[in-house]
Amino acid sequence: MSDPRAKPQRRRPRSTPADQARAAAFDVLAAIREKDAYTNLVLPPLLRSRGLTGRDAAFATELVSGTVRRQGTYDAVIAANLDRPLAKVDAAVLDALRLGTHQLLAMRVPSHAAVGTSVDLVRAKVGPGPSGFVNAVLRKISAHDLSGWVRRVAPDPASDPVGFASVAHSHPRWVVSAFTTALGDRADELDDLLGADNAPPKVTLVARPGLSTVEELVAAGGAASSLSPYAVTLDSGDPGGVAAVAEGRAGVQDEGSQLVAVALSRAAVEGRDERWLDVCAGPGGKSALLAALAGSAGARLLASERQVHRAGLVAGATATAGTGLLGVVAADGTRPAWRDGSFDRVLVDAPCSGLGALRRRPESRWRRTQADVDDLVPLQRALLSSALDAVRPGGVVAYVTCSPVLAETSGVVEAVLAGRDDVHLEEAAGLLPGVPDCAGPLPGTVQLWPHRHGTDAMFLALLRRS
Ligand SMILES: C[S@@+](CC[C@H](N)C(=O)[O-])C[C@H]1O[C@@H](n2cnc3c(N)ncnc32)[C@H](O)[C@@H]1O
Repeated sequence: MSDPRAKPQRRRPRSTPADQARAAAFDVLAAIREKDAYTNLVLPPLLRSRGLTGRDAAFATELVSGTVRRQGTYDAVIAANLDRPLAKVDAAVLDALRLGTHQLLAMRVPSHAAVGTSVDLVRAKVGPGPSGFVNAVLRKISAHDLSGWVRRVAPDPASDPVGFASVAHSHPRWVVSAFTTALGDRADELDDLLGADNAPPKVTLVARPGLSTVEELVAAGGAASSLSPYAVTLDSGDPGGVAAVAEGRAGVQDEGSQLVAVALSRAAVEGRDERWLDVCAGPGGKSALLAALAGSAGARLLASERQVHRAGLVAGATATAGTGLLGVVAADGTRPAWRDGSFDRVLVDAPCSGLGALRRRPESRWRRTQADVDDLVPLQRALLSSALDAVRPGGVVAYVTCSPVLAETSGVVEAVLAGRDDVHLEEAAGLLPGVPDCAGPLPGTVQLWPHRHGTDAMFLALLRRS
């Protein structure tokens, strides 16, 4: 029996699945911030370990991904409602404010629920101290919708178009400037490009030739895509549930990544065409497709990667490749372990800023800096030069980046071409006849775009050694 004289206890409501989803989202944001983690790597195992499935998993996923994507806009909104600089707000409290702001401005969570659950979250995760502060800030933010806040906090688009786009579309200023330059005479597409970066992409599968077919993947619930002959998109569902993916006969791969590999395989090569090389192979998506294409063409691919553990991932990704795979090695592509002129086709999928894949890696935009690009360019040039040495006269090298930033694309290609007289740039766009509007910054090069092609912003230059 309970003691009738005891004070009535205020019973805390039991935590609902939605609260657990919010707690999971908060913990993923902490991992992204503290451990430089990637959402797409941390979130799925965390959801599994907490038993979150279906709608609750989808809610947590949208909370994390949307909050990370929109962080630039939300920070400007939060800053406008503080009595101190944003940098003075405790990082964990700021995460809770960002999550609350996303629920208020971009998800259809009623204001009282978005504010109340954020206060509960911060009380549970940080302590009671900042709960009043979180309550006050979020209640102020609930007074306007997203476009209302953008009008209030973004710079005037007429006097500072880059600043406006940066806040309105949540990209760092330097990225907005670099994308504007990369769009060249199509800079009027900037809003579309930045908008496309903020939309979650469909899952795209690749049917590895000789191992699976588009028809098999369509029968498993996908829809054939029009650009790559091997691409199938999934609207929803777990790709791991598709038998061909589980068996390694198909994989998850952006259509742009498929197209650059396909273009290399289609380039005309006179004479011997038996030895293909992938210089920067980890984690192995393009190697798996190239090995399958090599197998169908009677050639064999050597997949090489500097980092040993990533070479291990390549071995896993190419495990089903069969006769099209010569082997996987761990080697520095700038100090090659092969003789000059050994290969007929070479892919250099260079380490780059990755700013072409912001749809899939939303946190990258907040990590990368102009200094990273400056640091990468010498390595990109060295890898392309070594690849040109590795290919035989008459053979082709595909230089690829998952970035449209000119320093990493045309800048690298021009610099390397300027230093040698045995190489010329070839027409690559013509190798992708079904891909409209893909001309790159140098004649013959290809630049794909999320807003035009629904792919990552992959760049491709095809160079032939004479
Ligand atoms: C853009 S990723 C390649 C992605 C891969 N082609 C795929 O489709 O899965 C670049 C890779 O180059 C590797 N890398 C960096 N420096 C290298 C070097 N000097 N030699 C060879 N690989 C290098 C990185 O470790 C990284 O795995």
